[in-house]
Amino acid sequence: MAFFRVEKLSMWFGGLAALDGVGFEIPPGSIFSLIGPNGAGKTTLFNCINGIYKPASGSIRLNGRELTGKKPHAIAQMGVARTFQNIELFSQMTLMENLMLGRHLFMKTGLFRGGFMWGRKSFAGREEVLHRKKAAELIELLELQPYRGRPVGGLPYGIQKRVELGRALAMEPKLILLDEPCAGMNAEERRDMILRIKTVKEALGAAVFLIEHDMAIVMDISDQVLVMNFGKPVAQGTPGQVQAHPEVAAAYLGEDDPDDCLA
Ligand SMILES: Nc1ncnc2c1ncn2[C@@H]1O[C@H](COP(=O)(O)OP(=O)(O)OP(=O)(O)O)[C@@H](O)[C@H]1O
Repeated sequence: MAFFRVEKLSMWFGGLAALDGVGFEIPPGSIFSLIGPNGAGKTTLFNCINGIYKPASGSIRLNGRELTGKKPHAIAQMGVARTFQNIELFSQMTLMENLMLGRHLFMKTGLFRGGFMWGRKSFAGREEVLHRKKAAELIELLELQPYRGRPVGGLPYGIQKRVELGRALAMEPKLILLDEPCAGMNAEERRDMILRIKTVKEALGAAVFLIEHDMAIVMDISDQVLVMNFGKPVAQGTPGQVQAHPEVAAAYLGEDDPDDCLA
């Protein structure tokens, strides 16, 4: 059974096929990148995977379990987390509180309330202590200790993106969807984010599915790359294979020489 398999996925907006028979597999614990020009269908594919859109046809399976037709919350509980292009954090809340929001999928009692209302020795209190411990482990893994008690709204952009990654990881995903995690970052922040993405794979064993426009990043960190154009897969393979694919440069950047475009 494949870890993650998409088969014959199609999605229409009026007469436009945003996804047209898309199929691929992501191996467990790998970094899999999706590239393609504007309008290729990348975001639509992510939206179908995490249940924001319901595809017209096709299937999306994680460890054999069908995701299509399920609500985003149910899909998150099944092990698929996501970060967005724009930062979607609660800016007035601290780093720890934002990570605890990621843990709420696992909580039997209400968020925060249990521990405050019934004391740390109650079931709810013990549960909160456990979740705080898990969140603290992530803070350490992502080297966010200096920012732990600070409202995230005042933190530098690169750190906020790291917090967002942490909140998605707090859901203990098997697969994490990262939508342009390096967008708007300076060179140092990009290097840092690449390091963190590698950590997700190596330390946590989660598979990473990445949309990224920066080819240097894609070629550096990906185990496999899928190229899409006009809602269809154009090529798939290792970074080297994709770079050498005759159709890729023309389809992706409208140029003839792949070496010029994807180096
Ligand atoms: N909600 C929508 N309603 C109508 N058309 C849409 C909608 N969302 C996307 N589309 C269209 O579907 C196609 C695929 O769009 P999508 O946003 O998935 O592409 P993309 O590869 O993510 O592009 P970008 O790199 O610009 O984010 C485009 O032609 C787009 O205009």
